[in-house]
Order: sequence, then C-alpha cells, then structure tokens
Amino acid sequence: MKMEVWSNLGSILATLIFIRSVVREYFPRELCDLFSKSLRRLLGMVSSYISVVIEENDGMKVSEVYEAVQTYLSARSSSAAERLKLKKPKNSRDFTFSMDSNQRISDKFEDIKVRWAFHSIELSQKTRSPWNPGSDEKRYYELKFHKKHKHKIFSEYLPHVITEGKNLELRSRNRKIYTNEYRYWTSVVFDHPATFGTLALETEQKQEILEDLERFSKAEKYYRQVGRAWKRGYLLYGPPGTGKSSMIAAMANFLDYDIYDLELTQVKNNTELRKLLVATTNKSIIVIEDIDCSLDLSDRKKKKKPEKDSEEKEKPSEPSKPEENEPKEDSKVTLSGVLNFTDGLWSCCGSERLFVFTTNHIDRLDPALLRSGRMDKHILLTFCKFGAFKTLARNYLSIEDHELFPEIQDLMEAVEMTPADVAEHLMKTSGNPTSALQSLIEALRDAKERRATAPLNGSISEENTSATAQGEA
Ligand SMILES: Nc1ncnc2c1ncn2[C@@H]1O[C@H](COP(=O)(O)OP(=O)(O)OP(=O)(O)O)[C@@H](O)[C@H]1O
Ligand SMILES: [Mg+2]
Repeated sequence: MKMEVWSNLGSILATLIFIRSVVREYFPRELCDLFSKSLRRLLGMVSSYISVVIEENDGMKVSEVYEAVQTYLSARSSSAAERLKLKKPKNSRDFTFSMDSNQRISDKFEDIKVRWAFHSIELSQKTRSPWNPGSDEKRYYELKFHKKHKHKIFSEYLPHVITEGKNLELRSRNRKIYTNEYRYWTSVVFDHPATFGTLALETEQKQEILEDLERFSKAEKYYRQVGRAWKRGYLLYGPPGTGKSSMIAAMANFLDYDIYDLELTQVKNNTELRKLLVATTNKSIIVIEDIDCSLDLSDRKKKKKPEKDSEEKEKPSEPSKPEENEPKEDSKVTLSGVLNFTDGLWSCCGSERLFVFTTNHIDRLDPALLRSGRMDKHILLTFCKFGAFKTLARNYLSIEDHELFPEIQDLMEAVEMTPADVAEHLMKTSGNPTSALQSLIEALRDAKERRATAPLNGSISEENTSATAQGEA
C-alpha cells in the first residue's frame, strides 16, 4: 500500500516537472515563475530535505557567495568528486579543481551530512539574463540537507563555508599592490621579499610588533564585541633608511594582505578619497607614505587665520580641530578628509584592514593625527643598534659571529647609522665578510671622528651624512 502511494506520488511529481519544462519553453516568464513556486512548495511538503540554491549571477556581477562556495568545494572535490574540471584562475598561483556539471559530493559538518551538487543549464535566447546577455549558461550550486538541521546549516555551516572559501581564495591568489591614478586603483603582483626575518630591529621591538599584528588578525569577535570596526592604525616614524617601507612589505607578507599605496597628491578631493576607500578590499594594508609631505597642513593653517602681525607669525600655530580647518569648497584633500577616511563612519565599510602612515618628521604632524585612539600604535624606527646589526650580518654575510663584532658593538653605541647604510657596507664585498665588516668599521670611525671635531652646539645635518653622533641628529 505504502509502496503504491509513493509510486503514485513519484509519477505525479515527474509529470509536474515535465509540465514545468514545457511551461518554461512556451509560456510567459511570470507564469513559469508562478508554476515553479507552486511546484517547489509541493515538493517541500512531501520531502524531508531542503535545497538551497546558490546562483552564479548576482545582478551584474558574480556573486561573492557563489565564488566562496566554489573555492570551498574545489578544495574538497579533488578527492571526492568523480569528474573534475581543472583550471588556473588569472589571479591564482595554483591550479584549482572544480566540479563538473551534475556532479555531486557530500560534506560533513560536525555530525551533519550534507550534499552539494553543481548544475549548469544552457539558456535559450529568451531566458538569458538582461544583466548578462553574453552568458549562455546558468550555473548554480545546490545544497541539500535534512530539514531538522535547518537552523544549524543556516547559522553555522553556511557561514563556515563562506569564510573558509574566502580564506582559501586569499591564500591561493597572488597578492597585489595597488596604487591610485586619480580616481581608480591599478594593481600589479606584489612580490616583495622583505619579511620580519630579514628586518633589522631589536628583538623585543620585533616581537612586540609581531604579537600585535597576530592579535589583530585573530580579533574579529573582539572588535565586534566592543563595537569597533575591525581595523588598526600604525604610524611608522623615523629617519630615512630605517626600514619604514620595508616594514610595510614585511607586514603584508606576514598577514598575507594586499597593499593599497595611496598617493594623496593624486586625489582631487575628500569625495574621491572616500570612493577610493570604498573600493579597497578586506585583508589589506592602506598606506600613506610621508603623510607630512602629502598633506599641506601648513597651508590649511594659513587659510584659517588670515592676517597676523609679524610677531605672531613667529609663534607656532595653536593645534586646532581639523573640522574647523576644512576649506568651504570640496576642492582638495584635507586632514579631516583623511581622518574620516581612517576613522569616520565610512572607515567601517570593510574589515580587517590596517592603515599605515609613515613620516620622517613626527613633530610636523597635526596633533589631531597623533591623538590617542587615532593611530593605535606609534612605531619608531631608528638607527641601527647591535641587535639589529646582527640580523643584517646574518642576512647579508651569513655569519652569526665574528672577531670584529665587539668593535662594531662599541662603535654603534656611540654613533648613529641607519640600517640602510649599514646594509650598503655589508653588500660591498660579497663573499668576504671580513672586508665588508672592515668597511663598516671605517665608516663608523669616520662618523665618530666627525662628532669629536664638530662644533659643540652644531649638529650634523641628516642630509649631509649617513652616520651621525648619538644625540646630535
Ligand atoms: N630595519 C631594516 N632592516 C633591514 N633592511 C633595512 C632596514 N632599514 C633599511 N633597510 C634597507 O634599506 C633600504 C631602504 O629602507 P626603507 O625604504 O625601508 O627605508 P624607509 O625608512 O622607508 O626610508 P624613507 O623614509 O626614505 O622612505 C631597504 O631596501 C632595506 O634593504
Ligand atoms: Mg620609505
């Protein structure tokens, strides 16, 4: 009896599905949709399984969810599916597998078993999407699971699939460095070799920065819990050649983030700046190098206070709120525009982003940029100390120790030399560490001598010498 009911039901459903395909071919779209809806409702009533469909097209672009599901499943399908498609996406380092049409694979989440299927349907001229008339196929993934797991699938499994898929995508693609040309970002593959291993820093400072970055990258829940956008600001400051740009590259390599190198002088006004921000992706470092040079802070201050007598002009201007200084017309990038970019409501339109500003002159920055909470971490990169020198010696000369090290250590305590200049000496004679170290010692001795002969109140200018006496730079 039971068998009979099922077989009758089966033939009714088969008939309905057949009718639907006929309706699709010959009747208006509205009627097809209505019929499909009713059919789905009927199927839902008799089946204890639920199907979720994830379509490729989401209006005018490929759906992000579809892409994440595709990547997630491609990692699983290489072992589970019977027929696969092999491809190498444009932005990817590796070959990837994807399911072929009508292939199915199963997946397990905790103790729940689900089934995925991939479908590709040829579209007739009539049924092509108006958004994408060039596409002659409709592609979608179908997820099937038991009704009783509905809540867990929607609240935990699907978010897990999407996050995992996006992470896999990020890991397999080539990282990029973007720069802005007027209103748009253009990119090239980012393949900078700097890492925290090659960066010459005192061990404690390096450890602190690494821990900070690691904590940030794992703190999504924490940021949500405390009601803050998941972003962090770093201000790297110090003399030229101390490793600010190298550190940004090392950060990107450590976190596996893209870099957006924002050239503020190319941005017309605050509105363009906001558009550029909105166009950046998550998991990225947004960099403004030499912030003191990119933003004409002094000019803004002059604008605010029209006329002063000569005595007043000598005095340093009072720090003031950036909003007060904004020019009336939206004609250029202002400090408040930059602060809104990093801090304002728009800054939370993405997540997992670092904002890194660099400067050689922290004293020239507007206090509004420096106030606590704005740039979360201020990092001073300075002259090479012995700990940092040992990293350079290891990298450039492949040595851990040398009889000349004690003399170098003494000299470095008395003389300031940037890591860039130390590296120059170490590169001079490849394959002969002793003569490279001797060349460095000579330069350090020269600097020490200059300090001894320099007038007491005179300082050796940064521009004229690469190594200066401690405390006089
Ligand atoms: N701390 C460092 N560790 C390793 N290499 C360094 C370090 N600092 C500088 N260098 C070397 O010196 C070169 C210049 O360094 P970098 O461009 O990072 O300096 P910077 O602080 O950004 O200078 P600027 O202020 O002029 O932009 C790099 O190519 C790098 O090889
Ligand atoms: Mg630099």
